[in-house]
Amino acid sequence: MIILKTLPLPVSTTLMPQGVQPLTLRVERGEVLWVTGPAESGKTALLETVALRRPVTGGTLSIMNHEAGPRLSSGTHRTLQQRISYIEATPRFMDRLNVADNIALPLELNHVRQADIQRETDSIIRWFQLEGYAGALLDALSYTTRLRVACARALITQPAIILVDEPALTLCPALQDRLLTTIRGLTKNGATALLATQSPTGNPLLPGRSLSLPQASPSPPDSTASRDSLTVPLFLSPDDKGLLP
Ligand SMILES: Nc1ncnc2c1ncn2[C@@H]1O[C@H](COP(=O)(O)OP(=O)(O)OP(=O)(O)O)[C@@H](O)[C@H]1O
Repeated sequence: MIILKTLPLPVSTTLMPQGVQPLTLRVERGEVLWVTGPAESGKTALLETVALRRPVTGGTLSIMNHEAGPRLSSGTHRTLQQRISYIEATPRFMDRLNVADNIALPLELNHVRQADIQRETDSIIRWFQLEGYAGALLDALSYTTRLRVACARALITQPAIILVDEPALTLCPALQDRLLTTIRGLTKNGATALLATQSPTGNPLLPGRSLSLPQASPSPPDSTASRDSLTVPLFLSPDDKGLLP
């Protein structure tokens, strides 16, 4: 369902001196893939690529049997994007619409019947405990509540591919449980989920395969970069120096 062949993904040069990792990967329908790795290892870049938000600059990417390269027509691009939901680290919304209308928007754009939109929106608002915010504007909400709205909006369409970046998985335990439970139900019906986290263990609520980034072997440790060679910031007191790695 998602197939990458030697697709170049950016990675920090502190992890791989060449600054790019060629990734080959196949994720089937109904599969859960935990994408793990340290900061700057390319987790978000992978999610954004599968979300079709980054150009494919080499190798190949196939999503639901469509080659997602430069020859992908805008019509197919739009159709694929309607089947892919991405819960990004900093979700964007239509600021002039309230919470309920933002959540309902993907169904509106898919021309779903009004009665069905109303029913599905009410149901997912209750599931993510957003009843008290339905009429609120997004810029009046906290970051965690905005993430809950983003989760509701992403899942209301029952997408075929669900991509989740780290904050929605770590900020709030109640949100995490409801999110993972919903994704587990969708994957049982054939959806594919990719979830990015720095934690190497995934989450027992949503068992799945792990992909550890970066993919090629990291650069050998620099023997000169020892604890003793770190320059201690002037604001640290002698007691604070125990905090240094
Ligand atoms: N378009 C781009 N062109 C070049 N380098 C990029 C591009 N996008 C990201 N990078 C670099 O690729 C590396 C990986 O970034 P990415 O955001 O994917 O990391 P991450 O694993 O999600 O990190 P974190 O856990 O900190 O969110 C970073 O060093 C980043 O600066």
